[in-house]
Amino acid sequence: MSVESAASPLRYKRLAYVALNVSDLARSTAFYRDLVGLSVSESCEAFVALRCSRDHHNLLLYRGRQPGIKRVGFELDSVAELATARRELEALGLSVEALSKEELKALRTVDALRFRLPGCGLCIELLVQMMHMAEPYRPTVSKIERLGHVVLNVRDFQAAMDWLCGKLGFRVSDLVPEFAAFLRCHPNPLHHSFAILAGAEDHLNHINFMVTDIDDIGCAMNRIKKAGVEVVFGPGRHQPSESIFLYFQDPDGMTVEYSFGMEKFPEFGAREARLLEPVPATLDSWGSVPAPGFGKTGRIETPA
Ligand SMILES: CC(C)C(=O)/C=C/C(C(=O)O)=C(/O)C(=O)O
Ligand SMILES: [Fe+2]
Repeated sequence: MSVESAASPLRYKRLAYVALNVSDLARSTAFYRDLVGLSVSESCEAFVALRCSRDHHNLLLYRGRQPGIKRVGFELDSVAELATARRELEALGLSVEALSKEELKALRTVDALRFRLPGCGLCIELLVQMMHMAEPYRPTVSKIERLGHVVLNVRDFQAAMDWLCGKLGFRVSDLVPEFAAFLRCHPNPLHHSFAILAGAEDHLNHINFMVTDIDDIGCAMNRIKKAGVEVVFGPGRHQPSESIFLYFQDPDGMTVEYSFGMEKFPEFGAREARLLEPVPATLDSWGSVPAPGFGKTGRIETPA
């Protein structure tokens, strides 16, 4: 089982946003605003934009018949990097979609392109410069530091690894052989901004928000339970990134994680990826057990 990543001209700044399809826009907006702690930047005909930073959006909610993930957006450093990325993706044989002027304007983004990850079909947007909002994000119920990561279950784990790490410039930070790969969007230092888990079907596993304080995890547990929302895993400590975590379900049953702490990697001279033992203690060294609903709900939107 290889943990090598190929050198790639694709260089990522960070995970910028995730777009979800939700069955009831008002209900999910209230959930992500009042219980998770994001603030609403804009509500328009097409979507509700929420943020946990100076960005116009870190989460977009779209009305959709089937709840799930619509796309994920990674920011690149510059228009020149985006042009390089476009050439590289086309050379890899991927179909690259340009966004219309209208959509770029609606998304408050200077430029972007989209392609689909072969296999599971996830729409990945590469974008340059999202509008920086005048007012800082003001934490409410939780001190959210950033949108942390997105995790998918994929049917063909090895094919997804070959694309992400062999062609698209992601680096393996840790690997649980044939089960989980924690991937950083190099040269971003975070242990993982994206991860894949082997599964019987392709689907969203969870989205993550990183918090600044361990108290945010403890307070969230009580707040979430009081609101009648199911905690589906944790609190606990993940061995891969060393984070303390809590997972719960959104109104459509999609899994959301708060986590505190994460290992960071330098661009050069980073440690090698570890092969982690596939046992429950790797996932939680405190010994909690995922509930049946953990990471089960969330269709990956693909073209009709
Ligand atoms: C429950 C999953 C498989 C797990 O082990 C998660 C580990 C981490 C981590 O080390 O931070 C995650 O955040 C995760 O992918 O949920
Ligand atoms: Fe996670």
